Amino acid sequence: MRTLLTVGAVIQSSESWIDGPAHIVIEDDRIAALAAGPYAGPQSEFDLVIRRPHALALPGLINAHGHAAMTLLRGVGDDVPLFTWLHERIFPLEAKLTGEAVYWGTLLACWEMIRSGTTCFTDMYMMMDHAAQAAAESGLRAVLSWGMVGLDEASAEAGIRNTRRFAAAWHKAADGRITVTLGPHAPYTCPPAYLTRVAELSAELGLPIQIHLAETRQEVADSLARYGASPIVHADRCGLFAHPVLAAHCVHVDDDDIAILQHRGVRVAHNPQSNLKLASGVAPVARMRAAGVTVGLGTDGAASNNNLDMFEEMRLAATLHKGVHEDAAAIPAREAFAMATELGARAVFLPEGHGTLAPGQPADIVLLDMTSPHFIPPRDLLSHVVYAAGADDVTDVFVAGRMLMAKGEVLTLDTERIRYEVRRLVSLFSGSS
Ligand SMILES: CSC[C@H]1O[C@@H](n2cnc3c(O)ncnc32)[C@H](O)[C@@H]1O
Ligand SMILES: [Zn+2]
Repeated sequence: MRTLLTVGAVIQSSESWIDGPAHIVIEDDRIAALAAGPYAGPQSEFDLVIRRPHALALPGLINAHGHAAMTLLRGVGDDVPLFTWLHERIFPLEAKLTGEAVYWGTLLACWEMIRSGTTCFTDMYMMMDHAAQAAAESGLRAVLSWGMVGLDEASAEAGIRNTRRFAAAWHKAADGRITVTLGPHAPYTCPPAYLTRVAELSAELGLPIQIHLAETRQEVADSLARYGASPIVHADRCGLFAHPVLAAHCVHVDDDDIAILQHRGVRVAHNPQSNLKLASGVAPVARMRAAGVTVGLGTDGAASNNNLDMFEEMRLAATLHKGVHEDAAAIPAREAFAMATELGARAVFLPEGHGTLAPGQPADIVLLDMTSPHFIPPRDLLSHVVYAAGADDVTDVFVAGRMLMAKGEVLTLDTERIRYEVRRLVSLFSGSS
């Protein structure tokens, strides 16, 4: 299928853009051509011609860390720290979740992410066949892990068994939009020998790993007391970093930890809003980036944010570290934009070039309406995207060349059915709606 998309401007990557009218030729799932000015040839050769003269095209945003079906738990456990939140508020409700709930909760997350310009997300949760089915139906790109907890024999074996089966069923499914990674939850729920088994499984299946690491001071203190090592050093000693790893958070890491992350090629997902809301702290992203660590951006789940808005994460990434370091040059707009696009793509193990708009790259494209007052004057469009724009500016979304949203209407989901089913399910397992 050949689509011609004409727009008012394009941000191709954090380093290249077209400040005026341009055209994008999409052939099936890829960008075939992208250039300034109108398309010179006959428009009759296209199956679909989409004209958005006041739109800014940019690469789809990549949510590098989350738990999609936690949309069902939005508002649960506000204003308490991580361990209280997890053990007293979240885990008891998660024990009541069903596959059906994970399906509809994930669809709700997909709706929210499409609406706000996310084209690829990661997920680490339970009953993941239902999450994968929802992701496939939504049309989004997804990097999915079956969450693994190894605190007892039954749970540990189930995590290995479920991961094997899930990888066989879903890796490269949905025309390759879905990929699978291993999902050991965290060092405090996965004993050392289990983390080593996960590392061995990663080697056997040829699949990367995503894990929560060094999120709180308490986690680090406990790791030092129990293993005589920081969570980063401990994960390395267990063999995890001999394989591709995406580490979520890395809030409390020292320079030795950062050197290990860089040397081992560990990717990091920075979740500024979740880290602030759970009072975990602020990750030393400027130091990690200066050391050459690949850092993407994530929202974490909707119960520790409480939305899935990557524009907010970009704005936080570009301002929070300036304030913490009292350095206006810390995490400049281009860096924050790269973290939400091309660096995010690298962080979640997508092929080189994903997260940019260029011929040959996947047609994962988001359009923003530039008629809003906060786009005026059109001085520096990337600056406006990071410091002024928001999810409400998103009008159209393409993933792999397919329109998922057109002029604000989501095309792949029955949003009213999602609204109804989520209300029904939430009333069942939490007695509220
Ligand atoms: C084993 S499935 C994933 C598991 O992770 C929990 N979770 C959600 N957010 C966080 C976070 O920020 N740190 C640690 N664990 C988190 C989620 O509730 C699931 O139980
Ligand atoms: Zn998380």
